[in-house]
Amino acid sequence: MDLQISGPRQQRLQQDITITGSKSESNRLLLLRALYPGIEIRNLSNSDDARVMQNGLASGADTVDIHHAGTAMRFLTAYFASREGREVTLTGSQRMKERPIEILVEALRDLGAEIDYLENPGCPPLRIRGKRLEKSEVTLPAHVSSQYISALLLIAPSLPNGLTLHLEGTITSVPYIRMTLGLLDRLGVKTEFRDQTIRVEHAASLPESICTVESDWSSASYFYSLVALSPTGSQIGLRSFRGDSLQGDSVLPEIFGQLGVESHFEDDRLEITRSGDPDSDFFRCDLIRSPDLAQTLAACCFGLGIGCELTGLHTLKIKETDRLVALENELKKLGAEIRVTDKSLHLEPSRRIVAMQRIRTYNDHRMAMAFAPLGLKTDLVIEDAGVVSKSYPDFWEDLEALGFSHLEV
Ligand SMILES: O=C(O)C1=C[C@@H](OP(=O)(O)O)[C@@H](O)[C@H](O)C1
Ligand SMILES: C=C(OP(=O)(O)O)C(=O)O
Repeated sequence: MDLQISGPRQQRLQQDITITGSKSESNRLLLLRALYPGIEIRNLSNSDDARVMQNGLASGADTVDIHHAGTAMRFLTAYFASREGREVTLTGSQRMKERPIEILVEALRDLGAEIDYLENPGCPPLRIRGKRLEKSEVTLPAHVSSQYISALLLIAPSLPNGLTLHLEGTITSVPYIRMTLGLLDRLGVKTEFRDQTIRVEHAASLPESICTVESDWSSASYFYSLVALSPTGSQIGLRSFRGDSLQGDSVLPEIFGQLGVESHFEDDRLEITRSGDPDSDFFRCDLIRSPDLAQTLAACCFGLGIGCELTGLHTLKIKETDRLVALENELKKLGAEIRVTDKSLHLEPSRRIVAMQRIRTYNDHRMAMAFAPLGLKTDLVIEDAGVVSKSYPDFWEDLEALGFSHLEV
């Protein structure tokens, strides 16, 4: 489904939107609930990624297919590897078969797991024979993906001796590790993260609890971009968010404060308002802690006509697509002067936008959602627009509520 989208022009936005639960929190809690059934989850994400995670955990089948879901792939690898007596083939989309998983597989093997590669070494699909993992200490590189670390931390309390992780190198996407530990803490598991070492104690059982998933801050980023690109005074209310978020992308108020958007909390309602222009015509940001915001920010800066230098982007090459190349290709179509390296992106300030371009999305939900706000500036076609369901199935309906039209073409 390709959509021609057109946003309201010269018109203030005024709308309340309820965003689905965070897919990152949801997939962690789903795994923890499989290990400790007394956990009740509220505001679970309605995303494809949470659905495949739920199905994967519930399935007794020989093969589990997690499609495009990186967290499901990594978390279920650790889960199945530690389920004694269970044998399963874990597979995914064509792209998933190119996304590396060797660091996690090696760490699990060091702990005693039995895992084989079925196609290309270092990548899914995997054949996993579940074992009781009695070792409790392992060292792994931490610069490639935090998901390997979260996967190990999530099964850690269920291991007979708990787990100590020694992390090597610069730790990437740290807030996601803190989210994992934060959820474990909330459920009553003892954890400690000091320097490059994380310790999680064994928990034979956990008290019954109700966990409410906060809505997804990465999804909120598209509304920040929309407000930044609309006339002064535009305002969107977003639910259900909290000031003490576990999500690293809750840094949005700080980041978009520099781009003319003010944020204000009223209980669980986050109100964002375009209060003025960006602080400067060149925006700099290191996104090593928030890699999922890169596409939103690059497209938003382009729409604002300001330049930007985004750094800390080395993980973007192994996500749903090579996001650096995808951004370069698609922003260039719109007239941007942009350069990328394998870990950074540089955009020159420019007020020119080439109209009616077809934006490819590369099986990447964030390409579709990051470019959509540019519909406030020009008509454009978003190809394969259904990709948004990976994290935010209601995205196009929510955009319609803001006055956007989208026509299937
Ligand atoms: O743990 C998580 O829920 C995630 C961690 C991040 O991945 P990396 O650690 O691979 O950067 C992030 O990009 C992804 O969307 C979700
Ligand atoms: C990178 C992402 O997801 P995952 O790695 O879980 O597929 C994302 O949602 O931006």
